[in-house]
Amino acid sequence: MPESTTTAARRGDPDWEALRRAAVVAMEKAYAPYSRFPVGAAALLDDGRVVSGCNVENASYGLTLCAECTLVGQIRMGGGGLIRAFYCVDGDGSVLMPCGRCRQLLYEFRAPDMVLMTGHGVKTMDEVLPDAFGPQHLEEVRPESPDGAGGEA
Ligand SMILES: O=c1ccn([C@H]2C[C@H](O)[C@@H](CO)O2)c(=O)[nH]1
Ligand SMILES: [Zn+2]
Repeated sequence: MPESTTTAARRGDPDWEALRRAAVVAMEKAYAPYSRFPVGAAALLDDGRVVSGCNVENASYGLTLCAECTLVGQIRMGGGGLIRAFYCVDGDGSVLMPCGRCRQLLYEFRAPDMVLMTGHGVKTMDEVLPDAFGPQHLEEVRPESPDGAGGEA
């Protein structure tokens, strides 16, 4: 058993059904008139809170925000935090994999034992985004850690 799974088990398995329901509620708020492909995402944070997001499209199609983008905004607006568990659904309520860009967005805010529900069961962040680029690859030391709310004037 990989170390990340061991840690997750010690902290108690996430309530996947509650996360799925939160993702469905978020999906129902999607603004997807162009693709007609609503998406909802929900995340359990390390402090036990659940945050969610939906996709928000734009007449300039390429400006579309994926559900994960608005979810990350919610994490920050709620005071920060790290993701322990993640669940994303499409309009049918079926589990959906985050796109590549969103895997990178989520990686920034991962708890060390973060897991994601996928069509092939529960996976670790490293399994869905191996050899990820992250703050560790930047030369400069980052001014704040991603689990805080920031607070600079
Ligand atoms: O990870 C993903 C992948 C796609 N979408 C949205 C973007 C677009 O609005 C619609 C179709 O691509 O699905 C997300 O919200 N998250
Ligand atoms: Zn995406």
